[in-house]
Amino acid sequence: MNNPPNPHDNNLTINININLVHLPHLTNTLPNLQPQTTPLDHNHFYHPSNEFYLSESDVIIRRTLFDLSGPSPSSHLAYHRAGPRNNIFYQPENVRAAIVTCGGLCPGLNTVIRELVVGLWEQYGVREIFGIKAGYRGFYSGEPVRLDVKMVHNWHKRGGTVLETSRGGFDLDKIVNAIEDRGYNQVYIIGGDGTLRGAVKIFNEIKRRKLYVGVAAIPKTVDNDVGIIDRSFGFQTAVEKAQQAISAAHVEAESAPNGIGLVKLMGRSTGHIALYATLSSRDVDCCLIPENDFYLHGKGGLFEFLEDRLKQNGHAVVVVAEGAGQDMIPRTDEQKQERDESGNPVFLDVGVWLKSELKSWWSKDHEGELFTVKYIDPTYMIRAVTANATDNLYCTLLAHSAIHGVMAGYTGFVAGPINGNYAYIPMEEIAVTKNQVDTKDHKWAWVRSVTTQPDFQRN
Ligand SMILES: Nc1ncnc2c1ncn2[C@@H]1O[C@H](COP(=O)(O)OP(=O)(O)O)[C@@H](O)[C@H]1O
Ligand SMILES: O=P(O)(O)OC[C@H]1O[C@](O)(COP(=O)(O)O)[C@@H](O)[C@@H]1O
Ligand SMILES: [Mg+2]
Repeated sequence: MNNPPNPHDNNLTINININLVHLPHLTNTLPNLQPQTTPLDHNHFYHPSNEFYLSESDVIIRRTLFDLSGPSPSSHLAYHRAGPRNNIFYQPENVRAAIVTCGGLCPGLNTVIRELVVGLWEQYGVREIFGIKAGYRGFYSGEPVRLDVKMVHNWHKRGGTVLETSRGGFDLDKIVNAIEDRGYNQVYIIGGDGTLRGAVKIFNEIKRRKLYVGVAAIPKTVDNDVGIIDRSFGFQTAVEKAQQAISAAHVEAESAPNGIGLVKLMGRSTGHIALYATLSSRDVDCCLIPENDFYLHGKGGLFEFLEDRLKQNGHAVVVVAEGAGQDMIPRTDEQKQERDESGNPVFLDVGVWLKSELKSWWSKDHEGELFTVKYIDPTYMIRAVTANATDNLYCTLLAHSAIHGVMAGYTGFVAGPINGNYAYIPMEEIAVTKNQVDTKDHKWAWVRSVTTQPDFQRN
């Protein structure tokens, strides 16, 4: 047991054993590859100082919070820091890079594509850069688009993805055959959890075939459901956009006797958008997320709470994440089996269901009293927008981090921020992690206290 620390002692010592997470490198399968000096040394606009380059010994420790009175953990996970290396494993004139976007839209996709092109072109002098159209299937089912700096110059000002995206169409052999046949030696994959699971398979197959191909992924998910990284790009923009829907719901609710404003926000299996939108809006009376089951009727249920709120304030605003309450919505056996092309379960509209439940509850118990539910579903409006300034900058740093890593010979990794600094995380590790709302932490407690909503724990 450690002795409890003296709170007045500001000179405490802790020992940290580092467990450096292995980052795959091209030389693991191609031991004869020789390093080259980076062209960044000869950049016209800046002269790299010694500190400019990072090396294998620059790391980020994942855990930053400690209880000094507790037992010291035996070791701490650390990841390689993202950034330029002074040795690279490509000759820029021989690089053929491919960029693909997969899965749903997310603000900032075009910025990432743009910055991959601009970074490869301007910093490393790469001239052969190709956009793969319409997601994974585009590798084998169409012609790539040649990209250059002129072409992409204003893409960061556009929502969506100029390369187009799709779900499904993952055929490992066809994809890796296409990578081989077209001579791509760098592959940049932008996508969410499903895409990352596919990217791991591509990376492993490339390794099995001992191909000279670096694979990097840039995590994309408007739901913010990818683990390890601080947050995903576009998430902040989506939360900001969600404010407009919540404000409108509030205005509608306030302007009617017994008015309920109901807003459905994205979040397939995590309620981050709903939670952050609730905390930043303060117009919300109840926030329903997939991580916290809820019920409608009886003591401690949603309707009892809303009844009180309507009595007190005359109106209420409910925000519901799309994945919340799915178990309660009646569905046919066929609907239970429904999947999208990527294998994700297809949800029923919780907002439509809740609106109808609200109406029947009211009409049963409050005959003759006026009541209105205004349901706003801004689903695609919060993701089909241009990234805000913070997300645009974030996308730029992600893209450049990915390029530096691939150029340095790292492969099978994801670039992402950990505790505010950019790191390289093995794809295999990130593909199996999930970022869910922790209903035991302070943020959720804060939602409960600003809304005073029930905890929905039947007791
Ligand atoms: N387990 C998996 N193995 C291989 N590919 C997958 C896997 N899950 C999803 N994919 C592919 O990844 C792409 C995007 O997946 P999807 O779930 O739609 O979006 P996201 O990546 O945003 O989660 C699709 O082309 C899909 O076929
Ligand atoms: O209608 P689509 O395009 O399939 O997208 C809906 C889904 O996409 C998302 O925005 C994000 O999902 P992905 O990150 O898996 O693409 C979810 O919130 C939503 O359920
Ligand atoms: Mg997904």
